Parts: sequence; structure tokens; C-alpha cells
Amino acid sequence: MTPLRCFNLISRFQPHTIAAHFPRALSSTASTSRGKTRVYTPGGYHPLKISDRLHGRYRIVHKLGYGASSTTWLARDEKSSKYLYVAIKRKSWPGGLDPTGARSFWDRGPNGTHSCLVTAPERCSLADVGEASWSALFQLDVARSLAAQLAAAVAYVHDQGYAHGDLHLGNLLLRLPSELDHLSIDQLYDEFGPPEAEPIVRQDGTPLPPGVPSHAISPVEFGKPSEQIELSEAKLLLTDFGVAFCPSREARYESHTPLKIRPPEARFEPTKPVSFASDIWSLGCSIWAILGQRPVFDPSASMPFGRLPPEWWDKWAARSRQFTETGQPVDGRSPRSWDERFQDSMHQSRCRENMATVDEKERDALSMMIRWMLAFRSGDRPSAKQVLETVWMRDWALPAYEKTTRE
Ligand SMILES: Nc1ncnc2c1ncn2[C@@H]1O[C@H](COP(=O)(O)OP(=O)(O)OP(=O)(O)O)[C@@H](O)[C@H]1O
Repeated sequence: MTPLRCFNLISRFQPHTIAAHFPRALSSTASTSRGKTRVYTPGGYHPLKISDRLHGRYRIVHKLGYGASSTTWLARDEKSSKYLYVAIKRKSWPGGLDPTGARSFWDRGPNGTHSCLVTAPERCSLADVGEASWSALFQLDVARSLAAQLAAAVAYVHDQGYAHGDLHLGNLLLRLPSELDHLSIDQLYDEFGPPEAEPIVRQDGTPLPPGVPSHAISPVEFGKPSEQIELSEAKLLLTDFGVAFCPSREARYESHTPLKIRPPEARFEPTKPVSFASDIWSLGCSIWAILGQRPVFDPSASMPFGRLPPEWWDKWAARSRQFTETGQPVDGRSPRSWDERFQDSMHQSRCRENMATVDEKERDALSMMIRWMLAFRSGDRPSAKQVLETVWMRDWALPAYEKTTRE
């Protein structure tokens, strides 16, 4: 795949401006929880409302979503005839303005000064379509194609010298299948529903503190359940370079990926910098999550597979709560084997939903690729380029992606 084609998979990735736009890690006051109002505090989200105008040109039309440190809004650019609808990601941390960012600006509000990044509006994240679905599964060719696009996007970013640092399904957006720009605001509301605003009140009846919005807005629904996504719609965008970094220039010791897909070196080797290989661990977990129904490391199962490297095993102070000295689980539970997890998440779940399943040959190739990516020691993992060259990518995933580009 040429770099040019890969570039379509990556959102406004600007290596030279990343550090300036996104200088630090996530605000500690923010949370990924659905609780909306507690992050509207100094240093937290900005209380935007529908019809607000930002930067003298962006009229807020709807909400697109929110993450640990930002809210993203659909706005109409009243000064441009080219990009009528834009997405504005409003990030909640202070900092200095980067003058090189043509499509970014700073905005001051009651909770602080926020960086605002202007990009194209997309459909929704893979996490959103999974949540909207009963089965949380994609059709097999769709899943294969998405996995190939993700690996290609990561390979491209790594090739540019950057590690993404926060790979997970919430940062993988599906492209909008058609432009919105032909729609007036009323037509947009007719087609996708107007913003639903829920009043925010204090239980004790006292006035809201400054910086808290009067209403909570539900995000617009451009998406549909995962199993209904068609191959022609499976066009992926890797986004959120908020914690991306250049390992050759900067040593990072902290991983920002969600706990259940955080690479083990972040826990067991805290004095060793995280790097490209840490992305590969998260990539392996994400590819599993795209193909399967349940995460590869299910928090309810809590136990990994295989033995930890001895140097980690010896250093792991809390292990005696879960394991005996000989490595047996203390409560007699056996960790589910790789094959059991694969069978349950990738095979039986698909059978239950009457969806196509992987055959034995594909299962072996896919298992081999993901297990390589999930090697405990970061040095034993493949590079993203090697992932793209695996048998599973070559024989199953990349051909599905080729079909996506043709449809
Ligand atoms: N351009 C866009 N078009 C449509 N929706 C978007 C866009 N950008 C972000 N979103 C929505 O907002 C959500 C949060 O965005 P994002 O993950 O970039 O925020 P964040 O605060 O950096 O989150 P985190 O740090 O938790 O990954 C996304 O999962 C998606 O639903």
C-alpha cells in the first residue's frame, strides 16, 4: 500500500505540529465515564450550547461525541463555501497557541482556555457502532478490511517516526458515507434528528456553578449497529494523536491506552520507555476486538495466558493474591486458554448470530499473527510492517480491504 493511500486512513496527522497542538497527557479531572457534568469544572470541558459561534465563524449545530479530555461538535463554517460542516474537537487543557496550525484555534471560556482542532466530520467510532449493536460483531469481511486498514495506518504513522500511544476502538472513526454539505441545518435535523437537550439541575435546587452548561446534549446518531455496516462503508480513519510522540526524540514512560489493552511493559518495566512495540500490543488487542465479540483480555476473567517472563513474575508484588508460587491460580480457577477465548469470542459468537466464521486455516493464521503481537516482551513483537506482511493480512485482510476500495 502506498503512503499516499495510507494517508487517507489518518486524520490530519501533522508530525511537525503534534507536540505543539497536544503538549501533554490527559487532564486528570476528566473521565471516560458517561457522567457528563463533573468534568465541567476549571480545567475541564467547556459548556458549549447549540447555536454558539466559535472563532467568529463556526456555528455549533450538533454534538458528535466526547472522550476523556475533549468534546467534539458538529459546526457549520459560516465563512467557507467549501467545508460547510466541520467537526470541532475542543480539548480541555491550557497551553500556548501554535501559530502554524491553519485549522486550529484557542478559545477562552469559564473553565479555561481550550485548543480547538477543526477537522472533517466523520460518522462515529468503532466503539460507538459496537455499543449500538446487540451482537457487537462486524460482518467477517468488514472486520477483515477494518483490521487491514488499521494495521496500514499504524505502519504509516510508525514509518513517519511516530508512535500513536492511544490505540483503541474509540479512536478509530468510520468515514461518513456521504457528504453532509448539501444539507441545510433543518434538513440535517430532519434526517438525523435535532439535538436532544436534557436540562441539568442540582438536586438541592441551588443555581448551577459557573462553567456548567444548562443542558446536556446527546451526540447525533450518524452510525448504525456494527453488524449492519457494509463493506463499502467500512472506511476507517485513525484519529486522536493527542499523545502521539516521536520515540527517537522523547522518552515516554507512561501509557495512555485503556487499562484492558495497555501493554504489559507499562506495568512491569516502568523505567523503560514505551515505544512502537507498545502500539503493536494495542494494535493486536484492537484487531481482536474488531473481529471478536469480547476483548482478548476480559477484565472479568482477569488472567492473561501464558507465563509471565520470570523477571516480571518475581517483581509482581500482588501476584500472591491470584497465583500460588508454582503459578497455579489460588482459587483453583484455570485461566481460559487462547483456544477457548478464540473459540468463544470469534467462532461461537458468530455462529450464534448466523454470521460467517473463520475456517481452520484462517484461524491458525490469525492466531499466529495476534499472538506474535501480544508477545509479553516488547522486543519479541513484530513491527507494524511485519504485521502487514503476515499470512493472515496477505490472504484474508488485505483482499477484503481491496474489495472495500472497489465497492
Ligand atoms: N471528526 C469527528 N467526527 C465525528 N465524531 C468524532 C470526531 N472526532 C471525535 N468524534 C467523536 O468524539 C469521540 C471522542 O473523541 P476523541 O477520542 O478524539 O476524544 P479524546 O478526548 O481525545 O478521547 P480519548 O482520550 O478518550 O481517546 C469519538 O469517539 C467520536 O465518537
